[in-house]
Amino acid sequence: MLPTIPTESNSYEECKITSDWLKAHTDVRPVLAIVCGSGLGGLAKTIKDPVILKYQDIPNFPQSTVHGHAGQLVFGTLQGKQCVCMQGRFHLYEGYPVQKITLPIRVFKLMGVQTVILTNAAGGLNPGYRVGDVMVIRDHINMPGMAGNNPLAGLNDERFGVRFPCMSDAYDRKLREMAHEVGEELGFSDFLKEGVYVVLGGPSFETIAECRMLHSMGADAVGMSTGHEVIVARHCGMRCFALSLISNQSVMDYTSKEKANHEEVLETGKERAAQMEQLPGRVVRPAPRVQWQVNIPTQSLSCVRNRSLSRI
Ligand SMILES: O=P(O)(O)O[C@H]1O[C@H](CO)[C@@H](O)[C@H]1O
Ligand code: HPA
Repeated sequence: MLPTIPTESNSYEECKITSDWLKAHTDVRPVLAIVCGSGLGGLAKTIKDPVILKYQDIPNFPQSTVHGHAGQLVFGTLQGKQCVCMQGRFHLYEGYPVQKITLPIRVFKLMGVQTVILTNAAGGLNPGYRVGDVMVIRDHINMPGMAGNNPLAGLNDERFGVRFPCMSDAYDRKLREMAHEVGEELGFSDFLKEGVYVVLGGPSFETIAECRMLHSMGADAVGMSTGHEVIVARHCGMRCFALSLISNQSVMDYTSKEKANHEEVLETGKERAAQMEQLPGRVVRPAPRVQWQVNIPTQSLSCVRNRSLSRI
């Protein structure tokens, strides 16, 4: 007999109930979802014509329990695209099963979302990183997943995706390239990096030995989120782009007096708020209209076409 595996926390039927409820409470039909990290919820202020729905009112939604996570969905438009923004995400250490943490991603899929942008606050493991740097995530190392706590564990529902989804292209290459282009235009090149994010379960911050191990394993920044959401989003075919704000430097040295703390994480978020709020919108903004001009002198023929190239 097959084991009974609890899948109800993010089953197709549960997600459909939530998605139908949301559709009945807003006319916005999002193609873009944004997940805001600790202290980074200010991004929601850049959304036009906001419709706010509190997590406590949404069927099947978990509640935010962490300071710096407001606990509401903001629907509206960003750079002309219909979007939904999670002002507050869920973490393993809050006590939710990993399937529940990632339920909103599947709900967004059922609402029509194609692209997910995620932000987080993270500790800098790469000695070249400074507090306030912004890291475009190239890839992740999912430590809870390696220990069996993967959001796709359990029976697979083919309506979402395949049993064994590929993760070698988890963080969309084009959107990463776009971030560097836009970063250069905005004058962010000095603090814009690209690297590998390692996900831990938390909530305790890492020991010095753990930080050393994580860095030697190839990670540039460490946090307690994002990877689970990206796995679920990729499983159901959404494009992902993610940014880590380096909110503190991980302690790698036994002579250091530094101590990681959540207050510093939130403080760095405030200091880099303006840039963190600008970048996602600019990455998804439709490219400026390009004027193609073709002159064929022999026939004195001029053909001019206007085209708008969409970045997502
Ligand atoms: O990843 P986000 O949600 O930004 O939060 C980060 O900040 C908290 C620690 O200060 C942890 O929850 C860590 O994951
Ligand atoms: N470690 C884990 N998660 C974090 C950190 C950190 O140093 N900073 C912000 N989130």
